[in-house]
Amino acid sequence: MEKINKNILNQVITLRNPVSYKGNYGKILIIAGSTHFGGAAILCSSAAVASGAGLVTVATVPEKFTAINTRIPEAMTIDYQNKNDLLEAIQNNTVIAIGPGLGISSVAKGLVKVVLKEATKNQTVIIDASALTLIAEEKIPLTTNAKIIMTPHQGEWERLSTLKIHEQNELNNIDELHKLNPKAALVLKKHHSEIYYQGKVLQITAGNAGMATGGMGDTLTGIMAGFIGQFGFSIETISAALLIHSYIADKLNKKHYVILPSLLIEKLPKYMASFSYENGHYLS
Ligand SMILES: NC(=O)C1=CN([C@@H]2O[C@H](COP(=O)(O)OP(=O)(O)OC[C@H]3O[C@@H](n4cnc5c(N)ncnc54)[C@H](O)[C@@H]3O)[C@@H](O)[C@H]2O)[C@@H](O)CC1
Ligand SMILES: Nc1ncnc2c1ncn2[C@@H]1O[C@H](COP(=O)(O)OP(=O)(O)O)[C@@H](O)[C@H]1O
Ligand SMILES: [Mg+2]
Repeated sequence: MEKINKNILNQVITLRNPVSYKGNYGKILIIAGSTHFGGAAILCSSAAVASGAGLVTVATVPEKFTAINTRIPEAMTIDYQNKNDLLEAIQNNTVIAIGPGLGISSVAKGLVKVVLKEATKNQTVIIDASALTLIAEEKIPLTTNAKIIMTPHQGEWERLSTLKIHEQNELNNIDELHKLNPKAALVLKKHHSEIYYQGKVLQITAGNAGMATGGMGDTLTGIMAGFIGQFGFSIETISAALLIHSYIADKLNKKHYVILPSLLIEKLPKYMASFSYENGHYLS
């Protein structure tokens, strides 16, 4: 299993072209949150904004609009139960992240199905948390025209793959991913998370137990969306998003026993600047 080197951050995080605007840095739709899980939508969308996404729209329940608008004034909000607004947002965004805090209601199930059906080949769908649980438990076929990134923790991967945690080794994971969707990328979250994509298996060696706190995965999903929106879909971009999350957490862990996801999010622009200056180039 190949280790992901810190150089990937210099490689992927380029300087911004001076002649550019928000439209160059990705339009992200985050379908997240429900009555009891508003925080997941806030963390995921603030991570997308802080990692540089050009425009972020959060599709959620209207009761969470005020909280989201107050915490993240950069993001827009729509009601995911308004079919016209949702379909328009699916069409207008380049990256769609679905699942953090969504819950497993019949409304949530309908949202997962609509996204898989409507997303097109030029879009990326990031599937996390409740959306993964729904796909597993409701046996929703993982078929879509879009590129797919799944980000399960080991419990979610157990539901999806039917592999018990002790059976989740490299060969079994490759086999099960192939059965689910051979074109999808799998980010298996754990201590030293792994990426499976088109026969390649990569692993980070960063990350610490201070990250074992609610909302840390929702944060990764937002970073993943922000990175794919700006730097394009590739295994390198996926690797850089996964690594920067744990890299910042390791820096913070020197002085913080537990890493608050909102603190990690606050640090993203500063660390991204340092890697982009080391890179010194911008994408033309
Ligand atoms: N502030 C918020 O609004 C939060 C909302 N959350 C949302 O809550 C919903 C349920 O997600 P949860 O993940 O909490 O619950 P789940 O029930 O989906 O997963 C937890 C289960 O997986 C098992 N497991 C095995 N390996 C694991 C690993 N490496 N990491 C985590 N669990 C592992 C646990 O033992 C447990 O049985 C999701 O929609 C999620 O996004 C959580 O992210 C927590 C914070
Ligand atoms: N002990 C640990 N070592 C390294 N990384 C960890 C550890 N515990 C948690 N993490 C990381 O924190 C994140 C937790 O994700 P997840 O369980 O989905 O959180 P949530 O759903 O609460 O947001 C993952 O990226 C995981 O790799
Ligand atoms: Mg999670």
